[in-house]
Amino acid sequence: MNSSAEALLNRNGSWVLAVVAGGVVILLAVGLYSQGSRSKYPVPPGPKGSPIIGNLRQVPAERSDLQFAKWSKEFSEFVQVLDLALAAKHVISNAYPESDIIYVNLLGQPVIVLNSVKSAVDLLDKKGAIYSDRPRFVLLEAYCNTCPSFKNQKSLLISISSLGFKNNVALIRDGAQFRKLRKPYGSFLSARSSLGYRDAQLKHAREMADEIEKCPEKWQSYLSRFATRVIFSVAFAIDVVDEDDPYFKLADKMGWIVGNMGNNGITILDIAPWVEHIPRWVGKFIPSVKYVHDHTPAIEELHQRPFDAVMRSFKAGTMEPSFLGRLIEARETHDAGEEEEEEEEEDDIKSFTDGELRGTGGSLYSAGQETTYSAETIFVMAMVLTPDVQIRAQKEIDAATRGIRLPTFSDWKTLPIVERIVYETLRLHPPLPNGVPHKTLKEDVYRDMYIPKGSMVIANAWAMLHDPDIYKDPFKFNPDRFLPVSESGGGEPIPVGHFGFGRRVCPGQYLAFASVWIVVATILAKFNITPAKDKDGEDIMPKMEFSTGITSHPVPFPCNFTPRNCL
Ligand code: HEM
Repeated sequence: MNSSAEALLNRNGSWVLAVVAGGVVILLAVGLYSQGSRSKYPVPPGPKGSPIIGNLRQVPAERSDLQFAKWSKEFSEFVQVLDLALAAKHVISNAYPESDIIYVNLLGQPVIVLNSVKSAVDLLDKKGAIYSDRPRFVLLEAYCNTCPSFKNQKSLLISISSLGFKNNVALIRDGAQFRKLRKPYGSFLSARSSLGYRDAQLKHAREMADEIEKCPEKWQSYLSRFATRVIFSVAFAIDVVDEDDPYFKLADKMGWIVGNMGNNGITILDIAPWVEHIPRWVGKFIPSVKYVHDHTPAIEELHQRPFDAVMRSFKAGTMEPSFLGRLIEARETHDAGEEEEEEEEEDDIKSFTDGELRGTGGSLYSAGQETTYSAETIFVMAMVLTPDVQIRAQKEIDAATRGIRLPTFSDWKTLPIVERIVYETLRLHPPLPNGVPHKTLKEDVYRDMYIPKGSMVIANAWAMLHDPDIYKDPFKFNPDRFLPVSESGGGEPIPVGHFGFGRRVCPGQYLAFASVWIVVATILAKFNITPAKDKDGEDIMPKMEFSTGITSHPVPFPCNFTPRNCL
């Protein structure tokens, strides 16, 4: 077994224990495995797997998106076609010399990986009724299952409570509860509503720039703080002040926890959820189980604290407007004379429990902080690697601001290069390379390929945004690729996929894009970003290496932020 597959299972080689202990699950796995062959259509092509564990050993624990993209170039849809009539059709049309859709089997769990925008749009966007479920993220849910009572439990992780990630909108299964919890985001985070948060974004971008000026070596920490401050002000109207602020400490901790948990949705706990019921003494040998135990208290606190604070300010009559504040107010007060549509939404909110409020509020932070921070650091890395782009963008910014002020959102139209830099940042490395997995509620057939019911469906944004047939030199940071050919650009499409698809598409995308925009504009106006030097005076260039977690970040790299002027 290769080491990465081992790591995928549980990070230190105790996978055998887990597999052996799961006799019942093996039967279940075989049942699931056979689902793929029940149709006259074949499942999409993919690597040949082993009995029972399927392709578990072949899917790497680190950056599975890269392997999925590679497989999509290696397997053709024709190879898997067993039905003669279908085979003839494929030979005649020769339509699919390589397959943008890949099938892998993880311990009986069918996994469909969509590596092209077309397949993702056809399935996730156009067939949302089938493709909007989520797999159970046992590892993430498990965070909220335990802590205070953990020591008293006979089994390791039992009795799922209603705290934290349990009501997390990004993780919840499709159905009435999902629709109830997701609904308030529609109005609160729409393109139009997101314009209302720009004052806060501008203020926090300026604070971030001042902090970097004072202590440039801590630039990563300040970028992370910016993302935290924006979410805390929008979600809870809480002003997070400095590094001694307990919210920062909690936020940092959660970032670390979520960023280091391994392949999203396919850790041992996710693919073999029965592990959550094993005896304690076995569990301590399984790192993902131990991980849950060690980190649950921080996750719970991060959901509980802001909720308590907003509730307190509501009761004291001092509450400032925020997402959670709006929900609490709607639940606790009896209004008359609202518009009909508003009234319907408010009626839904009246039935929210405390746990649901904590979950919907906390979802903004857990989904929005790390992703925004990741995009910011990818931008910085790109600037170190492409000084020519940096200089050109600075010239444009200086022309718009006459070099005497920092940019504001009202400069957006006159700074198209900043917008292109944001797009190219999200294309170069989407913060969620594999998105967040969806799941099928029913079986389906797509382009003569069978998609089993209950399949985990991964939209591989990384593959979509690095397809060399669409993006020339995909590893090169080139914002001009989106300019029309008539303006000496590459005429390439604006990237799609980094915010996901269908009914689960990121509701925070407008807020997020504007956050990254103001960070890019402010930093380029105020600083030159250059490579750090080694002891011989040579440039230390970042290596374009990225972490694996729910969100993916550049591996930390040093660089210099030098103020350009006295702005
Ligand atoms: C650059 C920053 C961001 C990126 C790249 C990003 C990307 C994504 C992606 C890929 C998904 C999964 C979509 C799918 O399942 O198809 C998602 C879901 C989500 N995002 Fe974002 N996101 C970002 C920022 C934000 C922000 C700032 C917020 C909120 C303030 C947010 C809130 C959410 C929520 C609540 C979900 C779950 C939606 C659902 O499952 O229905 N995101 N995001």
